Amino acid sequence: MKKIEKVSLIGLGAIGASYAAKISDMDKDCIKIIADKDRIERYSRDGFYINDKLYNFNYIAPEEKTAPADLILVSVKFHDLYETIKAIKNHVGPGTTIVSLMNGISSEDIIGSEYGMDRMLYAMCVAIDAVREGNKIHYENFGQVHFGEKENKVLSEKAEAVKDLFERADIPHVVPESMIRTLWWKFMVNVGINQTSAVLKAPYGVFQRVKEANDLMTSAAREVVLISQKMGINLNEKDIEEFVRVMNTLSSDGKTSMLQDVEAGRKTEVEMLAGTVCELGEKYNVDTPINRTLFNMIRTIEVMK
Ligand SMILES: NC(=O)C1=CN([C@@H]2O[C@H](COP(=O)(O)OP(=O)(O)OC[C@H]3O[C@@H](n4cnc5c(N)ncnc54)[C@H](OP(=O)(O)O)[C@@H]3O)[C@@H](O)[C@H]2O)C=CC1
Ligand SMILES: CC(C)(CO)C(=O)C(=O)O
Repeated sequence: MKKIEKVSLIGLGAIGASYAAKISDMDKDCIKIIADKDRIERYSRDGFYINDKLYNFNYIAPEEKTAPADLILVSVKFHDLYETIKAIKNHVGPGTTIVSLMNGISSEDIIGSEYGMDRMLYAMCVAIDAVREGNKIHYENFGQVHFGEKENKVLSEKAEAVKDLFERADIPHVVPESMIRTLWWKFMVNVGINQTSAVLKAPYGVFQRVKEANDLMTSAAREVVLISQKMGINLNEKDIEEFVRVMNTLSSDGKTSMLQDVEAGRKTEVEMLAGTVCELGEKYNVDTPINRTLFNMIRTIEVMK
């Protein structure tokens, strides 16, 4: 196994900064952040405060030539993914593995179609309640990253190297048997909580206390369960129960990434969530009225800002 010594990360937001801080705490020079000139200027001037600790990361512009990274972590929002794919080009070499920490079921295939699926591992982060306000990121629960190949009965060399890095950096992690099922489970979670929290402007505590909010959240998620059954991924009621259990562990003041986007007047990931559910619903003949309504409401909120 080749040890991961050079990590490049793009997307220094709630998730990216939380993961970058862990790797930097292990070894500041192990990680470089890819960002354009304007971002580098802002980041270098203001620094990052992650759980109140100041971080000044090593920054590198996309056009700068550099030795290829052993691992690239991608943690941008979905609508920034295509631009990001171009920006990581100078960091990709023959031995580079790429891991997307993004939500959704398609970022791996999108990145892999440019750089080759053989260098991709699948991943998702769960149970982290990171909130970002400008250059300040705060979380109570770091949660874990689930990662691996599509199937992980045997640990591949790539997965083993990433596991070793996560161990050294004290990043809690799980390698599940099927990453495709795991990605779908997380997709179901985000379809359920991100969108309803954005419409209701509700932190996690509301879903923990108010039955009607919880019902709305799970009914949006059930449309994903139905589609998954038509596609042979077969999520079920137990997956909904696990979703509710995880939500109950999060800080009651914590907010989903989509609610944070709405509050900051930013574009949301609604196309990647409800948009995908409605498209797949049409393809597999599953009615998706709740996601259609959420899509229309969230698009309206975006336009009203
Ligand atoms: N927040 C959460 O709790 C969780 C989020 N996720 C998922 O993780 C992904 C990231 O979410 P989150 O961290 O909340 O998002 P944020 O909006 O907090 O962070 C995204 C970051 O990407 C940066 N960025 C965008 N475009 C570029 C670019 N071209 N070059 C360099 N940097 C760029 C932005 O920079 P700038 O701010 O300078 O514009 C921003 O800091 C999403 O898919 C989300 O769904 C998954 C689990 C939990
Ligand atoms: C599951 C949840 C809601 C928090 O980890 C998330 O993925 C997000 O905020 O995007």
